[in-house]
Amino acid sequence: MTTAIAVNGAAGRMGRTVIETAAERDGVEVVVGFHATDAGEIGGVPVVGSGEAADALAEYEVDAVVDFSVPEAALSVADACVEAEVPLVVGTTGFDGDSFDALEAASDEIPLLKATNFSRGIQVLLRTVREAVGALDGYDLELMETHHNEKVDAPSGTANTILETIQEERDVEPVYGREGHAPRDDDEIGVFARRAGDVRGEHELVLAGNDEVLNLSHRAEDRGVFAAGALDAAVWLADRGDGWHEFDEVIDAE
Ligand SMILES: NC(=O)C1=CN([C@@H]2O[C@H](COP(=O)(O)OP(=O)(O)OC[C@H]3O[C@@H](n4cnc5c(N)ncnc54)[C@H](OP(=O)(O)O)[C@@H]3O)[C@@H](O)[C@H]2O)C=CC1
Ligand SMILES: O=C(O)C1=N[C@H](C(=O)O)C[C@H](O)C1
Repeated sequence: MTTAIAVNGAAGRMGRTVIETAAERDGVEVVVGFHATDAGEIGGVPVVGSGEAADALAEYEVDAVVDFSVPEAALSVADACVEAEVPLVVGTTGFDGDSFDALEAASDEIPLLKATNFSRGIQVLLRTVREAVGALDGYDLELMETHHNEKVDAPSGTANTILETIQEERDVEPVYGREGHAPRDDDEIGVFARRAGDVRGEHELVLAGNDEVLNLSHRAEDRGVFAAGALDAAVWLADRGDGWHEFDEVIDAE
């Protein structure tokens, strides 16, 4: 059986990568893309304006939407998915509290899966972070991420997810881009975002005691790794019930 996919943000870096990745694998077909304006065709896929999304979801008999865009556009396609009753996979990062709440509300009416990082390595990293922070009580924690020079949100969504994972284990206060003249507090975690070149995505957590240092790091080398994970999530989500889902569930189901 083939899962029919629509891509929101089709003309972007990730949107194009999803279209390329899907074309190379069995079981999925990108049947339509959405962009802020009508973008003609990308990789043989028709790309229509996002205002036409709800109609296009019905016309192309879409089984699931994959979104890599901007928060405003993700919310707009979520409305279209609710209208057309189509599951939605969200990879977009940079949501503020209100826009996140609006996205969460959509999951009352459709199956919705959101992940700040669709690489499998990062999912393992998150589990390892939880274990390491729990085991190394009192170690200083510092979090770094590096991304390409076009990225607009900082810190990255993944860095925020790592931070939230740490905060479930320990009461730490983030200090973003530390500066000034004072030693660090025991309960602070430095968080640093670097933007340079076309770095696909690097994340590192340092856990330092006085006599040892543990570095937990991950580097994505190709955007295809995110696209593959998002497509796996879309295939899985197409058969799920309404509600909020996590990428972990997709991996655990394998
Ligand atoms: N979860 C994960 O694994 C990953 C998440 N991401 C996240 O995905 C998002 C996109 O990243 P990336 O592809 O690099 O960014 P890009 O800027 O390359 O792509 C975003 C695209 O969305 C388009 N867009 C803007 N408004 C709309 C709209 N109303 N409807 C449809 N499309 C619209 C933009 O168009 P225009 O340029 O014309 O404004 C652009 O083409 C970011 O939030 C990023 O952090 C990225 C990689 C992995
Ligand atoms: O914008 C990107 O490129 C990426 N964004 C995601 C994030 O903000 O964490 C995931 C990945 O690191 C690439």
